[in-house]
Amino acid sequence: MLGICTYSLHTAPFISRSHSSFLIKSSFRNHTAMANSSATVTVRKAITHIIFDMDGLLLDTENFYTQVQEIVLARYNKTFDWNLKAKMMGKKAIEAARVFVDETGISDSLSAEQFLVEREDMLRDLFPTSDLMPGASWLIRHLHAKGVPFGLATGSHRRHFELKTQRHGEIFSLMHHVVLGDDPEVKQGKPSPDIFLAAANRFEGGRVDPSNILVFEDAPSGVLAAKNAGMSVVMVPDPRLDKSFHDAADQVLKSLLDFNPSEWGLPPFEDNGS
Ligand SMILES: O=P(O)(O)OC[C@H](O)CO
Ligand SMILES: [Mg+2]
Repeated sequence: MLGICTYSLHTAPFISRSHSSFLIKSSFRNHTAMANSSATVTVRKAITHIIFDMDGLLLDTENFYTQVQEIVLARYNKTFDWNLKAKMMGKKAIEAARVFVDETGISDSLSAEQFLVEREDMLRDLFPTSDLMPGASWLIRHLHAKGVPFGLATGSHRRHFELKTQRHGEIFSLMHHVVLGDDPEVKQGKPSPDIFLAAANRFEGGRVDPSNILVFEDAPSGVLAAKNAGMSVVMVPDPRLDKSFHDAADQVLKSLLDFNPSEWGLPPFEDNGS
């Protein structure tokens, strides 16, 4: 792992996998010469590749799950809370469904499989209305313009992925690859590292060392999955999530709009916002 150092924003290069250590040191030397004319930034880690989560991170879809789960629980005179939400989010559908019926004590009346069937009609109507989260388009377009490779790793299965992204085809088409929750290589959902390791293996040129990958996540299970895969994680949590879940992340941001690529050795945003 590279140590933290400071370098000039104006000399920040896009760091290639094989030369990351050298370029960081080189930039550090340049910083001394340019200290008077340039802002400085602390480099946390030399990142070459990005993996994005989807629900609650790029797409504002977590509220749909919450709405539907509240409706189902109301039938049993129970309420849905963020303690339960934290245990479900990011997981594969069937895994989250088992948590839902077990934790709420309704499993004798409603199986996990029945719950998935019950909520499906509601979700099918809601998902096509999904909006992008603030900063999602901006960050993806920036990384694409600068040639930084990035992919997607979502617990969503294929059918839901298609519904959620149908209004955002252009943005999602910029992903180098997409790994879904029903992918054969994803034996277990987050917090298992399966999905992030599968995503790391599918970049152009083959497997990318997890230590060079930065994951963006909103869910506690997703942050743990990325750490279990040996990757760095920026967490962009819902403000209602208990702050104790922030501890596992390398960086916590209120919004993708607050991300500073230079802190991770990535090409900086330019003055025009690109
Ligand atoms: O957060 P994601 O993209 O892994 O999606 C997981 C579930 O579909 C929703 O929590
Ligand atoms: Mg998520």
